[in-house]
Amino acid sequence: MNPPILTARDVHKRFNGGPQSVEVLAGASLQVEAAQSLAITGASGSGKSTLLHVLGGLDRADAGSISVCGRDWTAMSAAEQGAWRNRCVGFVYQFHHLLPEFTALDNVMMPLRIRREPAAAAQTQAAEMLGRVGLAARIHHKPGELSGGERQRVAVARALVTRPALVLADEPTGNLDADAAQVVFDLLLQSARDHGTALVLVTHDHDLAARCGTVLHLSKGRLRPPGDFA
Ligand SMILES: Nc1ncnc2c1ncn2[C@@H]1O[C@H](COP(=O)(O)OP(=O)(O)OP(=O)(O)O)[C@@H](O)[C@H]1O
Repeated sequence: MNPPILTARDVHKRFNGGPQSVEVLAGASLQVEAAQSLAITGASGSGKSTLLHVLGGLDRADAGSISVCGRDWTAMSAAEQGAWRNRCVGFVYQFHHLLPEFTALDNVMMPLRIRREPAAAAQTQAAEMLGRVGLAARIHHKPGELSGGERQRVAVARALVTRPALVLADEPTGNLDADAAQVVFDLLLQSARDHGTALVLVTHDHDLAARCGTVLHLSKGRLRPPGDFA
């Protein structure tokens, strides 16, 4: 059995900011091992993005425990969380969140530079990763000069370039056509297979979800196997 990379137990999260208090997560639990791919499905507004943010330490749970690579987010200071995220976690966002004024190469180098890797080494690794996602001929293009599918592949390269133990992907193919979605999805699954990356991805697409090793459905704040309406 592979070691667990991500363990979440009985996670609760409520938003009190708006006109009504919303309990989004009400005892969500999951475990993902190295090389395992987990798809999370759920209706719009069911809390999928909230769950990914909490799992990645971008937002705090109100209760429950979440450990990534053996460390619990709640036991870390904000600075330690930032360093741990950079070391262990890669994010792919629904709308790529690339920096528009930087080239594809600069965007992919960014997490390596945050790790204080020398510029030349970071550049080599970023260029290699962009080659792997099929963008060797586009490394000096800025996001505005790339297609939607190409931008999302840059975002995947940026998430994978540090070889993170865990990749969290929020609708990584949500704004792509079917062919581009397959390419991006294949890249993520291949990384899980080849490098032992634990992959958690949110998708509305049940065909894509079915290609993951495990599928869980988020409903009423909890994660259940699909079709389990308990
Ligand atoms: N900062 C916030 N303050 C108050 N309520 C919030 C906040 N963020 C999210 N919510 C509410 O929490 C619920 C879950 O939102 P979330 O974005 O996690 O859902 P989702 O399943 O990812 O939705 P979608 O599939 O539409 O992207 C929604 O009802 C939303 O209105």
